Amino acid sequence: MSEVVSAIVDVVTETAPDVRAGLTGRREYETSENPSGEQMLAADRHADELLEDRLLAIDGVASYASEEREGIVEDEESDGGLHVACDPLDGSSNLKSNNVMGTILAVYDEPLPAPGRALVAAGYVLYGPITTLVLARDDAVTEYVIDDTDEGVERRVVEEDVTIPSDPVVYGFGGRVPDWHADFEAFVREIEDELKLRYGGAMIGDVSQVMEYGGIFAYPSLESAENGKLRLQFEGNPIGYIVESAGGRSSDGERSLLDVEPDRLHQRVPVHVGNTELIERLEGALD
Ligand SMILES: O=P(O)(O)OC[C@H]1O[C@](O)(COP(=O)(O)O)[C@@H](O)[C@@H]1O
Ligand SMILES: [Mg+2]
Ligand SMILES: [Mg+2]
Repeated sequence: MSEVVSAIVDVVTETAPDVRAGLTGRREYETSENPSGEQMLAADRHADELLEDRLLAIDGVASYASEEREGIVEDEESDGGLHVACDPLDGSSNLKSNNVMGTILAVYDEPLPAPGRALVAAGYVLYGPITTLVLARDDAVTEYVIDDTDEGVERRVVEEDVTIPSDPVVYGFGGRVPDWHADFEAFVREIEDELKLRYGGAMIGDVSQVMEYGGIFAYPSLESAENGKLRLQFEGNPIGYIVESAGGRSSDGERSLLDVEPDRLHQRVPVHVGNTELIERLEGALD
């Protein structure tokens, strides 16, 4: 199994420069919506198609699912194997303003929808000033730089055993303030006094700030949307797995995101991740 995970990580690494190169010229919205009812960019579809083709070609990958397609694509020839879920472009609305975006990878050893406890690896590619990959596997998190060189795509370790710094510095919370529940808003007012605001509109960019500096990111339950905005299979579970592997905590408000029972592929979940002490405080502050 670990060889299949390695093959999946290699494919995501090799695909990252193609996703990045494909962003130029794909900034326009398409007429169709994704299964969550959101407008898709041509760039979302392009990244999704690249990943689907290449990941399903791996021996030992039984199925592919993504935020951008209704159903699960199964490999007819496979008899068992791993199940890959992707958010091909997280934060794709940042493409218009040329801000950070990412690709999120989740590798499950159960058919989807699956709980986060069924993850065997998760990671994200960050298309920032440089392209990086943060990968959680076997309880450890590694950060790599991905370089597209004349000799091919190279993945270089920049930090082994990534852990969230214990002294938190930053916070970022999604959703409009009038849409927050009163208990969450009261918690935010305390946090504002202690930490610096960092919110960029791409979860993966905002979580990367928390991984680097320590702190808390949330896209909480809203008055208008009880489960917030982010999706459990493609966003909540992999981010929870990565942050917990880096020594932090994740929560839906009551329990680890990894303990949330899934009921459907595109279900949403309130997401709170960061330093353990901050997430425990948040859970205590929510009614
Ligand atoms: O525009 P808002 O409400 O701040 O939402 C931002 C959130 O939506 C997302 O962009 C949703 O992800 P997608 O771009 O993959 O749909 C998150 O990355 C981000 O945290
Ligand atoms: Mg996303
Ligand atoms: Mg997306």
